[in-house]
Order: sequence, then C-alpha cells, then structure tokens
Amino acid sequence: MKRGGSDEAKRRAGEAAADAVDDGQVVGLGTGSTAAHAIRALGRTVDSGLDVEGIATSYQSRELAREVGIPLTTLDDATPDVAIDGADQVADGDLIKGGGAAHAREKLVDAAADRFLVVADESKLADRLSAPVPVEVLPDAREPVAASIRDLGGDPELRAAERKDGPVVTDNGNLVLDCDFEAIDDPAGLATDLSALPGVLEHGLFVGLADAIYVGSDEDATVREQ
Ligand SMILES: O=C(CO)[C@H](O)[C@H](O)COP(=O)(O)O
Repeated sequence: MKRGGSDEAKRRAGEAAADAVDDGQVVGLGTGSTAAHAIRALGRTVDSGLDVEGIATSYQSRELAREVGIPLTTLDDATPDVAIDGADQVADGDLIKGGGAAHAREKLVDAAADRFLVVADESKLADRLSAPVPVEVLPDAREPVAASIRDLGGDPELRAAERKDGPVVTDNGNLVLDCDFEAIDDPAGLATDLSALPGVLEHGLFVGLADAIYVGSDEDATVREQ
C-alpha cells in the first residue's frame, strides 16, 4: 500500500539506506512502499555480488525479497546487523508505525538489529507524534482493550479491510485498533501503558529504537543520526 509523499522521495530514502549495507551483513527487511525501495536496491546489489541475507518483517517483505533474489534467514538462526524500515510518522527520532499492520514483526526485527535505519519521505516528519497508534490485539481482546484505550484517553477504531468485508486480519491472525490520542506528550509512557494491556500483542509506538533517519525528498536524501 502507498502512503505519504512522492514515490521519488521514498525511493531516494530507501536506496540511500540500502547503500549503507555492507558485504556479509544480515538485514532486517521492513514493510511498506519506502522499505520496498530499499529491498529492491538490495536485490540489485545481490545480483552484482554482495553477500547479504534478509530477515522479513511481513508476508509482503518476504515475497518481495524472494522476487528480487535476497536469500532469507530468520531470527532463529541470525541476528540482523542492520534493519531498514519505514514509518508513518517521525518526531524526535520516535516513530509511529503499523500503517501496513506489520508493526509486531517489524518491532521484533528492528529492535533486534544492531542498527535500525528508518526510511521516510519528508511528509512523515512532525514536531510531535499525533497520528493514530495501531494496536494489534488478539481477536478475543478487542472490546476489553478498546475500553482500556478509552481510559487512557484514546479513541480506538477497528481497522476495516479494503478489498474484503470485515476487519483487517494481520499476518499473525489478529485485529488492529487504530487509536487516536491526538498529540502525544509522553510517547514512552504511552508505550509502556499500551504494552501492559492484556490481549495487546504489540503497538506501533517505536520509542528510542531508531539509530538513523534517512529522509528522502524529490531532490536528495539526508541522514539524521539519532
Ligand atoms: O509500519 C509500516 C507497515 O506496518 C510501514 O513501514 C509504514 O506504514 C510506512 O509505509 P510507507 O513506506 O508505505 O509509507
């Protein structure tokens, strides 16, 4: 699915981050249209002889990696040296992710990596995180978690599928509540509160995880070390 700014800006961010991958490294392969540019660029470097292995964060990134010829491994067998992943919003180096409902596996792989590179076009940058926070819940936990989110000041909405009747079902077989907290003053505190709710598999607040943000525009890509 395509979200955010121009495809050219996303391509510049994704390709710049892929350029930072060294021979012999294991790479976490993020999900979304910006991360897909990085995966395609890595596929081209594999074609030209670079020895890298990927760890997919979703069905989408696994299929794309297979298509472009990146050999795959898993967290059972390897630790990612670097992960490259997109974001829905970036503020002060913290992120909201999960626009593609892949944030549970993304957080697992991105947090495991020695270096986590975020790839984003300029439209994702904000002064404060304020986009709805995706919260993946076990199907049985939908109502209790929604009630707890309201108690925390959020407005949860079950994510509906686009070309299927009913809700989005994640790669893990769960549901997603998009939770609007408006401007988030304390992302770390909210992340802790959401993680503590029974039935929450994972939420899309990525606090203090990013090592560098690759920001693409229609002209170039710049790197902001965190
Ligand atoms: O978190 C994600 C998927 O769960 C994506 O990385 C995020 O939604 C950004 O996507 P895009 O690069 O297509 O704008």
